[in-house]
Amino acid sequence: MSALPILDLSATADTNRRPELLAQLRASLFDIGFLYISNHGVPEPVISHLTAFLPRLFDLSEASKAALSKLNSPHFLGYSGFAEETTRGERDLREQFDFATELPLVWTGGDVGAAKGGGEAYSQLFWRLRGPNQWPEESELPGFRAALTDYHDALAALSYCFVHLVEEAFSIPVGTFDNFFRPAPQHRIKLVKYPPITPSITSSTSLGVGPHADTSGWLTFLLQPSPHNSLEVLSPQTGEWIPAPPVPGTFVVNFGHAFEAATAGAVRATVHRVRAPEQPAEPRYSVPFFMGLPLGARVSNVREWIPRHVLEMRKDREEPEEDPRWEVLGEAQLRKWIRSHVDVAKKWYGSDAVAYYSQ
Ligand SMILES: O=C(O)CCC(=O)C(=O)O
Ligand SMILES: [Fe+2]
Repeated sequence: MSALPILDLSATADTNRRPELLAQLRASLFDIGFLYISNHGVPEPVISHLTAFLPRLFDLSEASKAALSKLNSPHFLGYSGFAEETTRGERDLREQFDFATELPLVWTGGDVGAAKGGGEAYSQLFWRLRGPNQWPEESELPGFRAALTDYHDALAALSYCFVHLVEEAFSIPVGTFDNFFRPAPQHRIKLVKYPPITPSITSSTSLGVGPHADTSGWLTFLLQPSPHNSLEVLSPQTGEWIPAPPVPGTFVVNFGHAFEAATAGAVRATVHRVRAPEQPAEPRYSVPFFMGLPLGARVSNVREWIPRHVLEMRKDREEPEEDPRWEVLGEAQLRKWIRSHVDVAKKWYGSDAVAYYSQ
């Protein structure tokens, strides 16, 4: 495969074209695990209102950005400066703001490994991931919060519709997974800037973000508003990097680790990376939306709802290795955040938690 499939979602409303769309979706799910969707129904102004803010958001003063630092947030929400985040131990050449569904703190206390014993609702440490955003001052960026909230709501709605389509492609009743998303999980949105690499950036990589599979959610919906051909997807079949260039009017969709684990590897969490732009290019901006997960759910429970014929799709593949410590979805999420932002983790979760989740 040299190009990723583009699924035209307008076919969902057309009984003649719908079966072909579902066949295309099945092929994309079980083959590459990465696809584009067009005619997705998110209104263009919802997208352009948000993207128009991106340069101004990143041009906020250093003091304003520092006031929003992730270091203030046990929920790993807020700003992280250039190359402060790591992927597999390498610094990523990007700067970013993390936002999430606006939800209050629910965590009621707990300790490392508390999830193993079950415990009362919301006492496990991973519930501390859920909590409120850090918003820029409205006077500094008037309208930004409303634009991001509209975008969040539209993408959340799209993600639920898309999961219904996946259920149809799996031939299971539409709405099967709805139970797992009640009460509504916290979805996450990253606003990312990849500045062009200058000679003053001395780094062992030239990657905006290193090779990784997504661990932040159930599914990812990526908006590429800049023209750069920077995103690449590792073909599971050939081991080659397939370009995933921006295609106007589309989102790129891919699947997180939890989805791969729940389908026992039938749908892959495909590895991808982003090349940093080279001078004299303009900065690249991107906006991944990570559809949230019910933090208390267990992979094995979700798997009970996946039909045998889907699980059997994996038969010619190596099953992903599963560590029982990360079987609770919230534990796997906490591990991901602790590993990518060790400084935030040490401050809020302490060295023992960092040691436990870094293994
Ligand atoms: O910026 C992009 O195009 C992709 C970013 C990404 O893969 C991620 O944040 O997980
Ligand atoms: Fe990613």
